[in-house]
Amino acid sequence: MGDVKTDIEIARAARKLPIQAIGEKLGIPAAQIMPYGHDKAKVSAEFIRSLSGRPDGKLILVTAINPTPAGEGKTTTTVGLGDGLNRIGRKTLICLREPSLGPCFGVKGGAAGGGYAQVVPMEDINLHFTGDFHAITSAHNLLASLIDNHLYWGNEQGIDSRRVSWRRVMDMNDRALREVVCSLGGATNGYPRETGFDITVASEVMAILCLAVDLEDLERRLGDIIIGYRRDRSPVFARDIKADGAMAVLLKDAMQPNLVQTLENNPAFVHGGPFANIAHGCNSVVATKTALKLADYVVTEAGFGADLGAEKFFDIKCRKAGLKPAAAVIVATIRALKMNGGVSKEDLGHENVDAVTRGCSNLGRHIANVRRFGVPVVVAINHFISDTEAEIAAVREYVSRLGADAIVCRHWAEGSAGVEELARRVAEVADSGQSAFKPLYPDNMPLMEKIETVASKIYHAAEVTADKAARDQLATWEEQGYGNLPVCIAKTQYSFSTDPNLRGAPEGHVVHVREVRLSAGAGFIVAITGEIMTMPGLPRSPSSERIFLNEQGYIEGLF
Ligand SMILES: Nc1ncnc2c1ncn2[C@@H]1O[C@H](COP(=O)(O)OP(=O)(O)O)[C@@H](O)[C@H]1O
Ligand SMILES: O=COP(=O)(O)O
Ligand SMILES: [Mg+2]
Repeated sequence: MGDVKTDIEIARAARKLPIQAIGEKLGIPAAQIMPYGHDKAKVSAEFIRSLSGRPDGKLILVTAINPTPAGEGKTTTTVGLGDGLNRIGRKTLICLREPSLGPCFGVKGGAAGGGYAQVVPMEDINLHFTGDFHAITSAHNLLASLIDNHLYWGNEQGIDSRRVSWRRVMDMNDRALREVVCSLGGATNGYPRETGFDITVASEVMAILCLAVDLEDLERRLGDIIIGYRRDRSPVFARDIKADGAMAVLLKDAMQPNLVQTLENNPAFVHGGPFANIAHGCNSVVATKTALKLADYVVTEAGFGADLGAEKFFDIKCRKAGLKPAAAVIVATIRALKMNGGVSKEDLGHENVDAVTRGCSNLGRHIANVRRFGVPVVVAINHFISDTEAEIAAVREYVSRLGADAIVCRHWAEGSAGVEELARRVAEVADSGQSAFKPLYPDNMPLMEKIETVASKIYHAAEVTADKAARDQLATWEEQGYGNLPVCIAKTQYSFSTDPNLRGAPEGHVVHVREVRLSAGAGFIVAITGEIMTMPGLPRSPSSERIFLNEQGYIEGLF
């Protein structure tokens, strides 16, 4: 492996074009982008508004099977497929999410792709980028500080200090902050109460930024945030304590999509970054809808496996934004298929055709699930050096029996030259008009039935259980007019069930909803299941231990 360059070495050797030249490829005048240095820029809201009358290109989703902890290459394949489509003459723009510092310094690493399928400058993108996540963190925590300040100065709104639902956030993994007591230290510090921190990518402000269509919609949604409840259980909104205006000011620039480029100088929007287990896991509506006006094909990704990111892309993002995907690519890797076939993480490097075949049950269910939304599927076998021909043949044979194509892709090792076949097939499917997209459930279905529909039809659960308090809370929200909202199920990314060790395609399991949260600003109900955390912890040996500045002052260890 010594001669295999690291992601950061490849990214640092990139021959980048000035960001203005990348904008010109999309027809964006230099005066309509705001550069952040030479290789990053934001696109102006004025230019975006000027696009409204144009026709849309075709939207392609990249999703995946249930992953290993390292991830199976959705972001990498989104970049590779975008480069591949541009290589065969299809004007394509990719839309990615911004990486969170949590996984970057924790376990997973960055989210700018990998190998020869990356967006650059990867260090900037994986670290502070254009400051959007810091802006989201500040806006979220401004609201938190205004709540405690409101309590301190007499609590005119009558907030029940035991029922403040709004927590604080930080864009880092820190289990020590999950549950805290604030305002200790005496009367001058306010009224002590229990609260805690979530990771910024789980913030409702992040979801709002990703679902708002413009600044006016952003501010309205911010005002709709429920910060807590009064003793009579009536909700208190962010606008009740006059927080929405200042929050919108903090988010004004973050609302504009970020423009960067791939290693092959193709344009990419990178904007917004919710996780797909604890949030809806899709990049922003503004970036996606703008991209559809600027390119013939738009390739975007949704987090984790299709049971999470794709379901939420379809049932939340596409439903709310009126998007109609033309095709979906399901990324499968031999290593993740083996893991779903029962092989432990330590043994994934050895050939095991039987385990691959067993693990194909996971892929088969994801294919059936995506088709349930009326979207045609192409399988991308994201090739790893350790894969064997026998293992690949087993996957292709399994998928062909389902009437789909499984195409071996080598974009990580070869860039666009390694993904032409996938690009041709995906373009053909997207152009075919086969897609007949429809969400999984109607708006007017009762909330608990929406949760049961996702759990039964996507996860193949036999039953959904929920405490009486959660059921009563859902009923109350329906009485208050929130019954038409979609649901966002927070679940482990490793299994169709809520047990991360139950791999493959489990049937008949029970999904227990332990808590429900109303994201009134984002416009969805979060149903938290199993032991999923909204503030992840760090592993015994975090990636941060291997990230440092070398003697030349360059960053080492980011991947
Ligand atoms: N074909 C491949 N061979 C080797 N490493 C890969 C390959 N595809 C992706 N990776 C690496 O795996 C990790 C996860 O890839 P990523 O695209 O971020 O996955 P996802 O978006 O599904 O989480 C990254 O470090 C990436 O560089
Ligand atoms: O929300 C998770 O995203 P990835 O699957 O890209 O890590
Ligand atoms: Mg990713």
